[in-house]
Amino acid sequence: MGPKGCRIGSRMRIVAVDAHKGVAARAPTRSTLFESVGTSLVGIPSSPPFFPNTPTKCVGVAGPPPRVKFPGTLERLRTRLMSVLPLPPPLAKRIIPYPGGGWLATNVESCQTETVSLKSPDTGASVSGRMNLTLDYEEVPFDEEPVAQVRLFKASTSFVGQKAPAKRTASQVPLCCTVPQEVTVGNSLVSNTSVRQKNVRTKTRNKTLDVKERDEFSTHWAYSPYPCPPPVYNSSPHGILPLPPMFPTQSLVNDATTFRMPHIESVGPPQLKIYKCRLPSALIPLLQRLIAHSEAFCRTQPHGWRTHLYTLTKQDVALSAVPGGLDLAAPVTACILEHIRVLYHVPAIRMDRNQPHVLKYVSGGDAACRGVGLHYDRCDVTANLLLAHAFRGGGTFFPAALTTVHLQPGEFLLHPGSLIHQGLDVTAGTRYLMVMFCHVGKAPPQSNRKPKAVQT
Ligand SMILES: O=C(O)CCC(=O)C(=O)O
Ligand SMILES: [Fe+2]
Repeated sequence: MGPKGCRIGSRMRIVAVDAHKGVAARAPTRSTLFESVGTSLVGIPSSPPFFPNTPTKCVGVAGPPPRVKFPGTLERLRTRLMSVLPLPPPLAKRIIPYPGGGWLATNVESCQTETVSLKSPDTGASVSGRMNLTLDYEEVPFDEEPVAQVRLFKASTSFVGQKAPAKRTASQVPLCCTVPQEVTVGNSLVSNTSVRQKNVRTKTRNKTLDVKERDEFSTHWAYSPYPCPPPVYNSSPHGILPLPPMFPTQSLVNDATTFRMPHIESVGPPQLKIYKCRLPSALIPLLQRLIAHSEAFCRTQPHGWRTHLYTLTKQDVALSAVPGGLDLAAPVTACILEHIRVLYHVPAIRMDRNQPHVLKYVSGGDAACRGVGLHYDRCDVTANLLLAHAFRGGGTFFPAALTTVHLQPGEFLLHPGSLIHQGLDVTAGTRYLMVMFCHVGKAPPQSNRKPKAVQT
């Protein structure tokens, strides 16, 4: 298979990787981080204006033909995807059963490996070599698409190495397939299918492409990097998320710094994934207006800032309740979401209900209005944006990092929601934060997930 990279329509890109060079022949103009081959299966769409020049990163070894396709059932596709997704070491070493017979992936060393052994449980025959998984997908803005962020058009494997048996036996399971139902694949890949007709021609910007190229299925996917089920809802709060073994944090930070973001600082040990970032200066004037709108709205409320939105913090208001609040915050929100997508390496991120909300701490009075005790947030990633600096004290303390993060207006803090933290007391003045509880790659729970206090 020759290398190619082309674009279909306004939002879709097909990326194929060359076996020998391991790079895309033509770097797409818009940014997509794309990795395959047992490292990570993730595309990071990145939209202007924040990240206009992000290079495409393609990692993979497709190898020369023969390209072995495995058309078959969804379950088989699922198994195949799992075999190349980053798996925790014990799982990676295990033979993964292949429902209905067929090949087993037996040697997925780690998320870095590109070498797999395939073994037929029926015949005992095995082959080993390098496998590549190619995904063609479309980025779907989350506003338009209630469930999925990435529409997957094609998944195919190519296999290089010891020659695969020439004759297809019953145990050689085809993989290219239609995906007939909603599924969860490995790390919370969720699909929502719309099967495309073969041979239908689709319009592209400059030319017409045969849909045959897309293969037989078209699926909406959402991707979560966390092991399934997501740890945030079922783990005791150890303070550290089991981090997805994807890109090295530092290089991401460097990339981000170089290409797109005004300022990013990794706080504490990088594996904690705490980041201090800064909004583009053009957005800073919005912050005072957010405060003014929130204050004006709360003045009209019988209990003022006491909206009972959350149990731990006492003075907060959902921007959705503030007239014009969401619209006002929209560019800020978009920028923060984009940072999260890049820094946590997730293609899709959603806010929980009632997000963003504005949080107000005041000195004096009720302790619950001055700060918030040790707790974790029941979301995947939390963002705290400081709206103004007219206070003393405050800051967000992370025991795992032994650090308190202090922000300037326009700076925002990102951290895994499950990381234990504390909002230190304000000792003078008023501290306003805009807070976003975010979920990765899936629809947020319909309930309002409230931060959970921990024993001290
Ligand atoms: O006050 C802070 O710095 C943190 C706020 C917080 O953790 C929260 O609202 O969940
Ligand atoms: Fe929190």
